[in-house]
Amino acid sequence: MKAVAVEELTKKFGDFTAVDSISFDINEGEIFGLLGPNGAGKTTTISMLATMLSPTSGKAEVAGHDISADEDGVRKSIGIVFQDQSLDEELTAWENMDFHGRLYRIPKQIRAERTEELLELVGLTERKDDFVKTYSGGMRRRLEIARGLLHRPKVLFLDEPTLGLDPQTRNYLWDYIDKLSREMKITVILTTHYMDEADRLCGRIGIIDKGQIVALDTPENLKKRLGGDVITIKSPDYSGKISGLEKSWIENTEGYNGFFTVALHDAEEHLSELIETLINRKIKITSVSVHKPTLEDVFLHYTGRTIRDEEAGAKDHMRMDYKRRRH
Ligand SMILES: Nc1ncnc2c1ncn2[C@@H]1O[C@H](COP(=O)(O)OP(=O)(O)OP(=O)(O)O)[C@@H](O)[C@H]1O
Repeated sequence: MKAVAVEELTKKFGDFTAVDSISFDINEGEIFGLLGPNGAGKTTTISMLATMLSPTSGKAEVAGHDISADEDGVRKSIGIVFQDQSLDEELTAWENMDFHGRLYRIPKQIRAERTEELLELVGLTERKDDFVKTYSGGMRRRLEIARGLLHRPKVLFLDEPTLGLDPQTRNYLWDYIDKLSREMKITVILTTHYMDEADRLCGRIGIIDKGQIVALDTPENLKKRLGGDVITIKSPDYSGKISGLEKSWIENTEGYNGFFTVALHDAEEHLSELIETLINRKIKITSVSVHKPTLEDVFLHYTGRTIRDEEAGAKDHMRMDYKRRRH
């Protein structure tokens, strides 16, 4: 059985199609990432899978339960960590867990055992009797994840799990997510707009753009598909296509604000010819770098856009506020 099976799932808001007939499967125990720019349809997709939004058409099963015909079955099988900050600040971590366990009618003894085990898993045992209001952002997120696992879900949904956290805390959180997927054999489906997060954590990634899945594979295969090397050229003159770059050895070129990239098989062999061509076209070159394709290059290739982490970082607070208000 697949942990998640999605078939032509569609969500329209009025005339606007936010999710456009997407189909994909997720295997049991997999960490699957939905990667996409703002507004691509990531949150809408997982909201439908978590039965928080009903689809306009298409179907999906989560842990063998139909999201439209068996909402209860789905809800019992999933854990959800969305950006809604639903912890009670005036309670301790332990009390937050206990309260959640009661909602799911988990017997007292089992509740206590699992709370102990999960707080240990996310590294909060020592702080379990402190009020949540004294916790840092990363600790809160870890507690939310522990809480989402209390009723032993088969599938865990994480909506931008490290949004707004500093790099070190994000690294810690990745370790925890990795560990719980291995130790608890849980299927994780997460959304992110961080390339490094998707690359580091996910077994497979679906790149979603304008409501459609434009590529789906392992991070390694996605990168391999782009060819051997990528040359990135920074140029203040660059705008749009550059003529004269229609060479047989160039596999693909992409451009964005002041940069363009050239994907090719052997950068060493062709670099000087490329530079010469640009100089002949009187294009100013500020810097040149040669590297193996990154997920950033893959993303640019499929969406025509780039997400630089610093840009994303600057937008995080706005986006978090927006998301909190929405959910
Ligand atoms: N309730 C709603 N009513 C109308 N439009 C909506 C609603 N929810 C989402 N949308 C629109 O659907 C599109 C997809 O939104 P969604 O939140 O799924 O994107 P996302 O990929 O999660 O983006 P982000 O990373 O910015 O959260 C956006 O254009 C958004 O404005």
